Amino acid sequence: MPPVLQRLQQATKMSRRKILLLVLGCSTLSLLIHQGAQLSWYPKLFPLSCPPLQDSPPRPKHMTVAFLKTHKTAGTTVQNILFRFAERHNLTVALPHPSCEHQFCYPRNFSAHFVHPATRPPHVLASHLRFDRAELQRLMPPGTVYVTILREPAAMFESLFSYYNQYCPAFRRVPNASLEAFLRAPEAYYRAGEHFAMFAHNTLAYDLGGDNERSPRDDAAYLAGLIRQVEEVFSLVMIAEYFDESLVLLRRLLAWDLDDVLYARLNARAASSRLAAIPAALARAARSWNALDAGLYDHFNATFWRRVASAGRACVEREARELREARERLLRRCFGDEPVLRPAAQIRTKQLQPWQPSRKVDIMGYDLPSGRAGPATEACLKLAMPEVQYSSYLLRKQKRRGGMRLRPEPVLDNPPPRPIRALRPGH
Ligand SMILES: Nc1ncnc2c1ncn2[C@@H]1O[C@H](COP(=O)(O)OS(=O)(=O)O)[C@@H](OP(=O)(O)O)[C@H]1O
Repeated sequence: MPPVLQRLQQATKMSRRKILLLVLGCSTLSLLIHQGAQLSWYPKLFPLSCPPLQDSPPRPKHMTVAFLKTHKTAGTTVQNILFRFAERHNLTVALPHPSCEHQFCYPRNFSAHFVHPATRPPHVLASHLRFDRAELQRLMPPGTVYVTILREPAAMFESLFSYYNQYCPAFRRVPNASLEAFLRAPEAYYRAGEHFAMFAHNTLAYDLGGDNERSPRDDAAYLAGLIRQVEEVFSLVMIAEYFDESLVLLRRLLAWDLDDVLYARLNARAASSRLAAIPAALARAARSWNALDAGLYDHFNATFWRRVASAGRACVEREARELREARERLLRRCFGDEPVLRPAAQIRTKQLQPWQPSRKVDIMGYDLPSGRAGPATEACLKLAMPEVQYSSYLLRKQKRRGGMRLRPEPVLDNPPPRPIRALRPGH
């Protein structure tokens, strides 16, 4: 071939390679830009560590979920995940009628009548209630996935004792609000059937619709029957102590993305309002007094780990680690480089101030950095919004939607906080 033609052929090859490289570069850039947009608030976590089960085609996200929010088990954090998912996917959330407050008239047995008509038919339900299978099935669409969460009974009881100390007569009777004194002789303070007695005895069993006065020591068949009923209805029983692993199982069950279950820890007591550690003797006494709850927890803790094993322990742990990392990134973006939980008195954004059960117990929350506004702030606000404010906000929003009013519901009823000016001396 003449040298001129050879050079021409080489030049054509070169430019083909350049074009190919250019196309490759452009596609990578566009992918990165797309990912960058996704990363703005809910980081997309690719690749997911756990491959889908073999032979199972990709499933669409499951949209109908009933979460039984048991007491003092990290339920508010799960509820917040579900509320945000529902908002992002334009789903209807069942909410209590205002006469029931923000719970479905707990401690009464759940009735579909407690649900505000503007929030029916719902896709998602996540507010406190006492479980009643028939009534929930009357309300929720067929195919609804039922999930709940349990917590180790001694830790849960310590939390209940502190949180409901001023509400539950059995706790109010105890001198010096001493958990130890109560557990030394619970019968001396407890009266079955009185107002809010369920917070002082087998609260998990009560929330699940069971009889909290039964003892597995006298009646082992009762516990076995209750476990069977729970297993018949609930597709997943999460465990508060393994919260991230629980969320991995939840998102796999519902075919959700891992970023659908990012969260901020809600409703936590300040270190000054809790026991740093529960002494072993106290834990034994708490489990013995709440033997039905202890039986439920032990059973479902074991089944939880069997579920983890069948999903692949290593892959669940890897996903849980990815979740923790993404969560830390999100918290830093929302609440500053050092996102700290702070007592309500130090939270200036009204919508983020958690309800305080008494002056003796500090419930912590997050606050937005000063002077923020816009859609990103709204996402952060929802991430840390306590149950009472979020429930009222969603009810207002859904009532307006029912009335076909199109103006979006303002999320902030007070403007974002301004930077605190240095106080003048004497103020
Ligand atoms: N992510 C996560 N992991 C583990 N534990 C968590 C989590 N989020 C909340 N919590 C703890 O759950 C307790 C509050 O539970 P609830 O929100 O269910 O309480 S309530 O019944 O709605 O009042 C409360 O426990 P105590 O602090 O011991 O009271 C919270 O600290």
